[in-house]
Amino acid sequence: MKVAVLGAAGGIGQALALLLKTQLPAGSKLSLYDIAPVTPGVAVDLSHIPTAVEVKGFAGEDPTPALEGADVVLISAGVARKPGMDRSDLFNINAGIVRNLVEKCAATCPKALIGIITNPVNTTVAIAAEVLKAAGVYDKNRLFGVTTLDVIRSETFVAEAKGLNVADVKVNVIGGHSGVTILPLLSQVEGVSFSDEEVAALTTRIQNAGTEVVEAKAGGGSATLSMGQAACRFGLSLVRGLQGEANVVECAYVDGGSEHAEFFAQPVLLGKNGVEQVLAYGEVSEFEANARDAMLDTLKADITLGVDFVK
Ligand SMILES: NC(=O)C1=CN([C@@H]2O[C@H](COP(=O)(O)OP(=O)(O)OC[C@H]3O[C@@H](n4cnc5c(N)ncnc54)[C@H](O)[C@@H]3O)[C@@H](O)[C@H]2O)C=CC1
Ligand SMILES: O=C([O-])CC(=O)C(=O)O
Repeated sequence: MKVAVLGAAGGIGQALALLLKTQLPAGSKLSLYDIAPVTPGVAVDLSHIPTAVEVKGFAGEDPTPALEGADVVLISAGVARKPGMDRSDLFNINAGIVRNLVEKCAATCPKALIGIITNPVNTTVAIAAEVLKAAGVYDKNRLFGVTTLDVIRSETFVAEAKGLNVADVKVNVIGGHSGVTILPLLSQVEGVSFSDEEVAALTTRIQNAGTEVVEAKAGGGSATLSMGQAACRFGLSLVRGLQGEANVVECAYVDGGSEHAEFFAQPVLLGKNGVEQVLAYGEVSEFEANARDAMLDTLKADITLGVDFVK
């Protein structure tokens, strides 16, 4: 199994690469690419960790050597937010970066599962889909927006608020990955009940958690370590699905035939071809149904922006 990380010298990329080096199955290959010249050095550094995962690093303008034979490609290349910015403010720079990198994926590893981390995810995934369509290699089951950070944040905050063991808390998060499009389904969390005030406060905190980190880092970037962990969890789940493991389920932002929008985050069953099945997200409360319906104009506009960028 070969996993490529694009943007591997960055804050997320380095954390993710470290976690993958220590957690990918024995015999896996880890391929690191970034425009930053330090990238081969990041790979040499990681290669001294005694695990049976082979690491190679590539820098420069062309990601092709890093992508050859890749089964999974995780993309975190691009710029991150500073205080006062919205994720959509990253569009001008990151849209072109994602387009160019996905063009290379289409040419070099068209069957790879591609996970997009680069923001604004609601839009960059639509860009990736259009690029793959234009290249004639689009398979909706192989493209994912990585929204796992919203899931792990929700699980952490719920466990904290209710004094639970976080390992026992499971939260599905649906919609997209910015502001009101992030919708944790707190009504479905087993074994706890929330007051209306608690639901409103927790939902707002989860929706603003990225901003919480951006402000705390005070100009030094956005979430990198928690995102590294989230992307590692998601990447390992993709690998487990590819290897034929049963019952591997993650929430992800996919082109899954949702009645709500062309791309929508919800639980998906992963398998040998990426998405095996898009799962129903189940019953929601009135608060959640209203929040879901209220987000759709924003989500659809984010998607259209991406489609129009490529067309
Ligand atoms: N999906 C999610 O939940 C999250 C997404 N993000 C997003 O992830 C992205 C990366 O964030 P960080 O790692 O903190 O940023 P960073 O600035 O630390 O790293 C980005 C890396 O991308 C590289 N890069 C830029 N252009 C490139 C290109 N054309 N090809 C290859 N590499 C290129 C840079 O050299 C840098 O090493 C941002 O867009 C950020 O908003 C961040 C947190 C959560
Ligand atoms: O907020 C940001 O810019 C980074 C991000 O997507 C997150 O932390 O959820």
